[in-house]
Amino acid sequence: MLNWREKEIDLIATIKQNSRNYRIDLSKALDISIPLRGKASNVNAWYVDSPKIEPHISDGRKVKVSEGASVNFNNIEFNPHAHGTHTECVGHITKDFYSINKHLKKFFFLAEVVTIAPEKKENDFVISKKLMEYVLEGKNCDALVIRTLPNTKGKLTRQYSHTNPPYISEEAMRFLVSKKVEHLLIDLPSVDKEKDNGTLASHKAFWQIGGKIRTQATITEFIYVKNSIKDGPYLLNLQVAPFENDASPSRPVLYKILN
Ligand SMILES: N[C@@H](CC(=O)c1ccccc1NC=O)C(=O)O
Repeated sequence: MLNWREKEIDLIATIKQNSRNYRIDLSKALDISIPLRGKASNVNAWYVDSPKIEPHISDGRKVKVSEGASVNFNNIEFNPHAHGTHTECVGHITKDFYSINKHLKKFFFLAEVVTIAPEKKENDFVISKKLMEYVLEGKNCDALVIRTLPNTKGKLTRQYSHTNPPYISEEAMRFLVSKKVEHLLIDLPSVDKEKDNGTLASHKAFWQIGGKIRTQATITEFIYVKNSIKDGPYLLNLQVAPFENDASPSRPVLYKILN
């Protein structure tokens, strides 16, 4: 229930791309990031400890208002690849350094939200080219947001290490590149198999390693798209915290396209 001061006010904008108009309501942001908490229940992968958010200790005392300090002043220790929603660039897998903060320079994209049930292939669950072709039939988008099934709140706290999560096949990735998808967002820890001896076939295919490297392309992992967000076209606002690193925590936000 909203009180009289909190009356919802629409904020309608029209976006024009290639002579097409898209209407969105900027007051209705759909956040698809996972909050990062300094707790053991925080989502986790890649065999690291949980993230820490703890008061800085100065002269043996916690810098915390409830402990007599004038401010709260926490140190934060986390790993962007392991602990939540993050966006990475090709620098994740290259000898050369590429910074996500330097290579993600536009922040709005036409996106498609799709839902996929990865298919069983031997002991793995895989997003195949066939599944990818099916969900992208007749669609064109700069950014693709993949929600995998089953989709439960467990994705906010899962401990993924040694669980062999689903991943995307190399052929499916090549298909995305042929469709000119530049920004891929997914609700899993990786687009590759957890234990692949460093092959990273899908990461390499997406950034076109060995060919003309797609330095502008990004992969966002560990999103969470709740079920109330329906499949379809959206405007995506994708931004990262300005770390000069291959990857950084990010907060993707969707706006439903109204027309
Ligand atoms: N699958 C790789 C490991 C890997 O992908 C990885 C390892 C640590 C942190 C992030 C990783 N991949 C993220 O997409 C391997 O088995 O060597």
